Amino acid sequence: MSFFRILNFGITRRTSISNTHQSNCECCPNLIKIRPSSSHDIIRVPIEVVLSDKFNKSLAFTLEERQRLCIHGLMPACVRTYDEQMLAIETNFHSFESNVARYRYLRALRQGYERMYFQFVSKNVNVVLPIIYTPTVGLACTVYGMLYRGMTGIHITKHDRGHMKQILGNWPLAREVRAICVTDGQRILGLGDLGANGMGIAVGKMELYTALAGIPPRMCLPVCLDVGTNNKSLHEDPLYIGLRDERLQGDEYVGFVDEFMEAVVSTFGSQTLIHFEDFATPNAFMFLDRYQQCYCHFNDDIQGTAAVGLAGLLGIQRITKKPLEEHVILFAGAGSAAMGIASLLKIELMSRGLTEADATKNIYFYDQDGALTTSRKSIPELLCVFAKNMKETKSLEELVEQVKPSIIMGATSAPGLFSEKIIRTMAANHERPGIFAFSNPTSKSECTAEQAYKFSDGKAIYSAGSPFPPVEFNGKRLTPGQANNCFAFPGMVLGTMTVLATRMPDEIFLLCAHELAKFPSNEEIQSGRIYPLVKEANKVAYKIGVEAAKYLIENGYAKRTLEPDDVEAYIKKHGYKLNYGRSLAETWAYPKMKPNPSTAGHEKKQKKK
Ligand SMILES: O=C([O-])CC(=O)C(=O)O
Ligand SMILES: [Mg+2]
Repeated sequence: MSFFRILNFGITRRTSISNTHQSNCECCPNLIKIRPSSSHDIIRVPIEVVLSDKFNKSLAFTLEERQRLCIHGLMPACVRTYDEQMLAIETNFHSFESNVARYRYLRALRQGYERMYFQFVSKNVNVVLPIIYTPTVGLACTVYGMLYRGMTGIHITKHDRGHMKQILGNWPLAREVRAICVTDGQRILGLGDLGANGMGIAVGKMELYTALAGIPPRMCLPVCLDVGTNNKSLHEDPLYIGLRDERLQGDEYVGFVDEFMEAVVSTFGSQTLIHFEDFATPNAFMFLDRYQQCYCHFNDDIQGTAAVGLAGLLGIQRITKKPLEEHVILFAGAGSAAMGIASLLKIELMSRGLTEADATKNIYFYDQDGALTTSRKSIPELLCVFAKNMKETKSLEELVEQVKPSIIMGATSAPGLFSEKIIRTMAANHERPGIFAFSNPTSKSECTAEQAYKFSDGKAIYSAGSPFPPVEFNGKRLTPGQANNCFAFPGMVLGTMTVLATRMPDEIFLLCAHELAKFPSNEEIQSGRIYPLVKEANKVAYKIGVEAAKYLIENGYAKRTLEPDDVEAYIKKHGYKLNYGRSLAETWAYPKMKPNPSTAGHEKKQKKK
């Protein structure tokens, strides 16, 4: 079969259509619009391209396009407008009874009709995010093998050592890739080791790059490093999609990730942004440190969550009118999120002139071994400054009574950890206690919105990683904030990619926290909501993107020559266009993709040894 669909369907046949359908024809009123001019020559576009996920407009192809692209007759007569297409998708979406079924429907939509998919997501962020992102994506990852329906990114297994560059080059849009979200699936949300099923998270994160920050999907490549899984039930699951081996460990594992990083740079260029997601905590910190000087990378669970956590704390400062340094803050959990937030908080307090000792004196930690005290045998280096010389306790309730925190931040994946007693004690000690339940998905929250409001008599300033609906309490409608890194990473990557930054310095996460904290109006802050609404996530990403880009330019991290004043215009011009824009016919007339300049003579790799 010929690759090109070169049918003899030019002037002659078109003219005959026009001839048989007169201007008063009632059966196909659209046909009369076809004018016999040279602009209506057929376009020799491979049918695979016309009907590919990137270009397929389905019933939105106009009659003229259908004829010129030789797809006339392959679909019914109706030509749908944008609104009609959205209505059709919305109707389908809401017809499903379960969220996993909605997820499955959206996967199919993305795979068949990419632009329509992003139109729908962007228009319905509020209802769609809980499906393609937390909490449903978590559930979907647990049954990812069953839901699997084709290529969504690159899978690299431990057997691919020595060939990773070649594998990355197999990606059909390899020349376009500018950002990667990579996971090894070891700590998927609060659900633990899901192995190769973790790909669902990388896909979901990158969809927010496009839906919230306007980054074209062709620039985004989700990657799963399949280094095995220690989750025995996956080994036995007949539908599991990954290797049924124990995880690689030690030097072998680190060498594997090193090769991956080198292969990314040599395939896509040195300014490729590499987003680490859902690695187990010690590995997450180890890679963040290991690649610090060599790659443009960040860890979303540490740095993205830190920015969002600090923004929430700044919001509490606005409500309580008490500076953060006077709050007593208790972290429950000592994983990526908690350590990331505490470290950024320390930087924030030290930027206010406090010494490290003063900045950390009111910050407490509690984990599975109890309160973090100086008498503990082995303490991770980052946590040493937070250990307190105090009585040991294994009970969080006892610790809350003892240190009287005004803010508690949970990132434990231990649902229900914030008991009634804890919330009541905090409310008895403070006018407006801050309660953060960061753990995802919803089933892992340390307490629900309803519990926080009920047990605190409506005083709690409550936020959670996953979405909770508003709660009616004593005739008042209380709206929880969503303390999720989706308010940070889309903007951060937008700024970084816009200027082709060489690195992502800590300062931009601080900047991000301050920008995010400005979003809630005074009225919203007074109502107890310290984060914007999810439907505003687009605006948030744009603002953070612009400010981050300016910072990176002004501080010498930008490779692209761009003036700070031109950043907004650049972002607007190059963002992903949700409307169909130029027709495929026009697009096809200018199909030449520029080669990736960075791959032409990419920098010498300088992996830290
Ligand atoms: O994905 C999310 O919703 C937040 C996140 O990074 C995590 O919980 O690991
Ligand atoms: Mg994560």
